[in-house]
Amino acid sequence: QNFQIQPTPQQYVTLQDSLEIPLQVSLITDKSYENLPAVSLVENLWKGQIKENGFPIYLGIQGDKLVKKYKKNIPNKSEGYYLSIEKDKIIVAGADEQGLFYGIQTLAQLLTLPKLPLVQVTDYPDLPYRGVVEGFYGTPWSQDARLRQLEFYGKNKLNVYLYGPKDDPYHSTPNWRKPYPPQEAAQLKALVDKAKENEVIFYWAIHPGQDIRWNTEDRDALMKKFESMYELGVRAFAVFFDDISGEGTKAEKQAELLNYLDDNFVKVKGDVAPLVMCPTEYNKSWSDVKGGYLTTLGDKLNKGIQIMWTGDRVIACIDKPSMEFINPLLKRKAYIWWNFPVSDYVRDHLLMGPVYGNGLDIKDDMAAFVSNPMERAEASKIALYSIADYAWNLESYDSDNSWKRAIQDLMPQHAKYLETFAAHNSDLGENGHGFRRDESVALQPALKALQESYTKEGKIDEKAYLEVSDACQQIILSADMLMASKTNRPLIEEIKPWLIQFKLVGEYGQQVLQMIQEQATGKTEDFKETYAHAQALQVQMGEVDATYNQNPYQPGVKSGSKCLMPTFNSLFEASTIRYNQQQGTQLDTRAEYQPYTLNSDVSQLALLPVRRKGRTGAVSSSNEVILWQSNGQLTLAMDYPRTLGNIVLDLGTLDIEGKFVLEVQTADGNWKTLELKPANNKTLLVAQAGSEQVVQFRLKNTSGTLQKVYFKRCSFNEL
Ligand SMILES: CC(=O)N[C@H]1c2[nH]c(C(=O)Nc3ccccc3)c[n+]2[C@H](CO)[C@@H](O)[C@@H]1O
Repeated sequence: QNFQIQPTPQQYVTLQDSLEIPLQVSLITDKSYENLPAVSLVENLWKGQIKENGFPIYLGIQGDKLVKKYKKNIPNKSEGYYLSIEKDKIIVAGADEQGLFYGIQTLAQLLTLPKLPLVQVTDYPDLPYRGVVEGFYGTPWSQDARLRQLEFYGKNKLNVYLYGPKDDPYHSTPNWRKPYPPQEAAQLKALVDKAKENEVIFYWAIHPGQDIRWNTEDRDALMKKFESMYELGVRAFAVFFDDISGEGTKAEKQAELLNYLDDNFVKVKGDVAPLVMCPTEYNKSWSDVKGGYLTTLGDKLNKGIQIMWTGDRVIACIDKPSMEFINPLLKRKAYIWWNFPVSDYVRDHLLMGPVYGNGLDIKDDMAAFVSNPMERAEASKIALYSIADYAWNLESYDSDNSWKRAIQDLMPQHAKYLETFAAHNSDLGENGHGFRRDESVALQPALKALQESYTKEGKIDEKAYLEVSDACQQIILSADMLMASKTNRPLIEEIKPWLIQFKLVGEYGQQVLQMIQEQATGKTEDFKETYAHAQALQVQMGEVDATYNQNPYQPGVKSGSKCLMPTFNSLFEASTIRYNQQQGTQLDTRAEYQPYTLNSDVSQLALLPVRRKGRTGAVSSSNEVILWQSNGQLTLAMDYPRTLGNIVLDLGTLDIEGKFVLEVQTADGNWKTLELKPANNKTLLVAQAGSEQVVQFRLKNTSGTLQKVYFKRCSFNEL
């Protein structure tokens, strides 16, 4: 059988036989289980078909008379279960109620088969806590997205959801002391209820450290906030001290507060899970062991309190050495906060690739493994599916197999298209954390062979050419089919900008392949049109990048950025260079679409690069004093008329009156002078470009003499 239970069970015996799926079942269980999530789940599986004389399903928990004869089969492990599907009955016996629930989740998966296989599953999780910390910067997940997430966690045997979105003002500074307004409170209560239905522990996290005062007033304010969350049904709490500065970073004070909460709230309530805290030094690269922060927490924090850890760096895979470093300091197993697939520091990329790189030999070293996901909830499910697989059964984890199953689970009817998309949208691009992922893995050899054979020798590696050509066709097909998909619309709506870009990448690849073919075979007339078509696609990709996902950090939409686009751009440039050499032409060989062109007769400015980020353009600053001759000018030309907002200059002085003039040329060809106004008390000057479309703007030295200025900033934005 190639069917695989998710997550991969510890023990799974198939008896090479099956039975027709029973149309009606009778549940034989202890009466007191009526409201258990497990029983509700079974009732949902056979909606309205639960009858006295139905096919018998025995449901029990270790210790029940009902399952006494299976005592030896039930794993003596928290959340463990024994599932036996036999010709005349089904037994689901849990080590506890969570295990019973998971046994039925496994049964639910087997019910998707045409026939029920006769199996015996003995299963339990390696890690006691497995799940998600919604702990990213950016737009918090929506209520609907969270409800779908909680159901997904139930299906995939994840049992933790920590609510801690950085940009929820009631989670963090300034309003952590305030109760949620009624609407938000009601939504949180609905999440707590949904979590219960799916045997997920709903942790509400607070992030008070940036402005907490170490006094009884703030301590009581925090207790009061916890109390208000308790009244909403929350039975698990966390305190995050990450990314803060100042007073709040003191380990002794943090420990004192957490122990107070533990002694006076958790232990007093009696039905609240052990506290979880995220330390300020939450990764090795930031820790100062000699400074004693971590050992203070390890020594002073009550033993039951869990301490989070992101690994050797903020963004890092977790391995044995990482755990051997931190656990002795904390005097407990670290509670892993894995910063993947979070993308709040690479917001123009989607991280849809396989989950790999974490140790398979560390199940006894971690208290928990929770993932910090992307702002795009549905898209995160590819990674979360595999994280569930990994955290349940580390030693059996197979990254690629799990990734493929995740995709199949997310879009069964379009799995091959989603796999094509995910394969080429997995790397982060260059980023401050230096964390990278593989991308376009299967196509890399062909891309490399094609690029090397052509750029070095002007020859075409036919086999590689055909493989890349087929891949481009598959990219275009996949993008179209996914955009038109009738299933999983929430996912499609999340990734649509990247699907639009992905299709353009495929079309651009096709044109570039045609360019190298035409150049290599001397089809000069065709080349010019193909070149123009490739450029047109570069413009479109640039427009998509400047239109969608315009956030203040990493605006835009990158697709195929690690392998596809660098190869296609390299081939574009190489074929254009070869064509120019052949034909004596001077076609622009730049592949990266750049709508802004700098010209200047001031020698120190003439070669400054111009970059575009989203809808903002900027000339790179210069660190030297600029000798700006009289009448010297710097011009920024647009590829076509564009409406500009502000033009911002910093020449190191506000004293430009009678020395420099800023002018814009509008689409009708007329020039007009703009008024430059100081923007702060330093040297920033701002001018409004006006509502008319601009063809170019220029900054000119009209003083009649040489001016010595700095060139710290020249930026502008498109409206
Ligand atoms: C524990 C943790 O990772 N905290 C935050 C966090 N902090 C950082 C930092 O890099 N923080 C930082 C860097 C430099 C200086 C201060 C703080 C990254 N992340 C995550 C990924 O961006 C982010 O999602 C998360 O909320």
